[in-house]
Amino acid sequence: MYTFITNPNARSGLGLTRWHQVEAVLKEQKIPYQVYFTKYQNHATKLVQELTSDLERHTIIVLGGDGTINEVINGITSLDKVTLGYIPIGSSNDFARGTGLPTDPVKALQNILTPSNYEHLNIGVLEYEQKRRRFAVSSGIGFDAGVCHEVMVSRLKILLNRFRLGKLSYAAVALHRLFTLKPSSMTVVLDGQTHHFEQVFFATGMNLRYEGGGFKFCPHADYQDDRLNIIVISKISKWKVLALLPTAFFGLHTRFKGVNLFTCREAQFISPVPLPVHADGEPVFLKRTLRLFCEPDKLRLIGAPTPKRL
Ligand SMILES: Nc1ncnc2c1ncn2[C@@H]1O[C@H](COP(=O)(O)OP(=O)(O)OP(=O)(O)O)[C@@H](O)[C@H]1O
Repeated sequence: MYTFITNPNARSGLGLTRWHQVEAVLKEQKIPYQVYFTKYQNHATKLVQELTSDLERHTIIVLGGDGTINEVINGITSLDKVTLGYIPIGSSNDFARGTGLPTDPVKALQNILTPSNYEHLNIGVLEYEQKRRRFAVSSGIGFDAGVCHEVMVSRLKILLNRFRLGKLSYAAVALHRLFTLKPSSMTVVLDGQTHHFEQVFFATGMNLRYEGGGFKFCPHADYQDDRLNIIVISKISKWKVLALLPTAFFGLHTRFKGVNLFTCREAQFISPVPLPVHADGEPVFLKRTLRLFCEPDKLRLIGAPTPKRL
């Protein structure tokens, strides 16, 4: 039995339209399923907590954006008891892009119903002030998180989503924030080794390669290697950041001075001032200190027919 967690409101209502398409196929093929529609923020987490608290095996299919994926993985009681399928609807699509899953809903559904490949996906953990939150794509502090915070409260994404241009909202907000930002110093501890950086724009731990709607910030991130890939952008002029951002869509930003890349099992970001934090693009308010690492258990993902992991 498939359990669908559907965000009808993903991409300004496209979620519900896509669900009707998916449901028609399920009914036609007489596939047993149940569906839960999310009604408010963090509802997906609550639904999945209730569903998986029996510690039985479940196949959960998410129909929504990266935010819904994040809420769902945060509700899973035991990661190794769940098989996850994904039908992307959102505007960012970094989870689908990073795992190579089909972005077309009908193709994504076919891939789920006739799976040819399962992958074991690392799940990241963000720890702050004795609280924990899981992430599938990335979690970071500074400029990138500030963009997520502002996109969330701005009406721009809703407006642009109507024209299927939701991705542009990140670019527009990023531009605005870039010129109001005051980069500060940061201490980054990676597997016990301390690095000090001046004028940091952001520091991010990535499980997948892309974030922010297609920025390939860590081109070598591998979601099965039990490690996080870290990017720290520091000591670089704002104009250079502006030039660098478009190149990041192709992973070519790594050639710029001031782009620092690492791989580690555990990272700590320590900032002298509170900065915005995000987990999979979902705001986690302002924090000074974060610890990032991977869950010991992996999540079984109904993967792309031809995985794009390496
Ligand atoms: N019925 C609902 N009405 C309004 N918001 C909802 C509803 N259900 C879930 N949400 C919230 O919508 C937010 C965004 O959802 P989701 O990620 O699925 O879509 P998106 O924002 O269009 O895509 P992306 O995150 O890829 O940009 C989540 O934070 C979730 O809490």
